[in-house]
Amino acid sequence: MVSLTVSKFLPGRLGGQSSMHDEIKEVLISEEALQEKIKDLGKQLSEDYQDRFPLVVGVLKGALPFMADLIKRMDIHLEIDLMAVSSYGASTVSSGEVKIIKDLDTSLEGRDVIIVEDIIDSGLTLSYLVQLFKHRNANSVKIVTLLDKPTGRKVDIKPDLTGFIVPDAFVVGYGLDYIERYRNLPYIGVLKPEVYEK
Ligand SMILES: O=P(O)(O)OC[C@H]1O[C@H](OP(=O)(O)OP(=O)(O)O)[C@H](O)[C@@H]1O
Ligand SMILES: Nc1nc2[nH]cnc2c(=O)[nH]1
Repeated sequence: MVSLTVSKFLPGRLGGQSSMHDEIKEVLISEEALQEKIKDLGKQLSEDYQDRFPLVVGVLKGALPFMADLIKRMDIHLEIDLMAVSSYGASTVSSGEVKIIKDLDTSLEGRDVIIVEDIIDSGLTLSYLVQLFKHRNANSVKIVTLLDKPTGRKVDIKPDLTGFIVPDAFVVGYGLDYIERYRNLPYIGVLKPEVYEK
């Protein structure tokens, strides 16, 4: 487990002349590999949901870049909505408690819902959302996740479509943050250990 001293990680502390990219130890999935995979996922979803007008629900904030790229690769009529939940706060370990920060605007009654996530780790966020959406009478609820970290699983939940399996490490980039930073990296990587010590 990584221990955090959030108070020392103040805005601008890592700013100045240093680049965000210098704080990355290793790139796990390149920008090109991400985009290639998203093209395939979009094609698959277009086939699976042809003539069904799905509601594509992005889970903020992490899923934002993935969702934006994925829907452009879906060649079907669809509707989008966004939900913001949080179970990590400023930690790298899930609190186990899922908080709704922003709810959907759309009724789920009879809808075919596609939940778009950046990562499934413990599975707590998605298992909460799937139950909630079924309770709201969705006709079907499917999960597409860019990343799956099966070693982190605390509840039994499997995505319907997965981009990449990632190892048991805290990953950042392409939506995934560490204390709200690094979401704008165009690739997925792991941070240098000294970043956690700042
Ligand atoms: O499978 P789990 O262990 O529940 O983890 C997955 C969730 O954790 C992250 O969200 P976070 O709560 O950090 O919010 P964020 O998307 O705003 O960063 C990520 O975006 C997923 O939603
Ligand atoms: N940034 C980030 N958020 C997560 N939420 C659950 N697992 C992870 C992870 O590996 N990285």
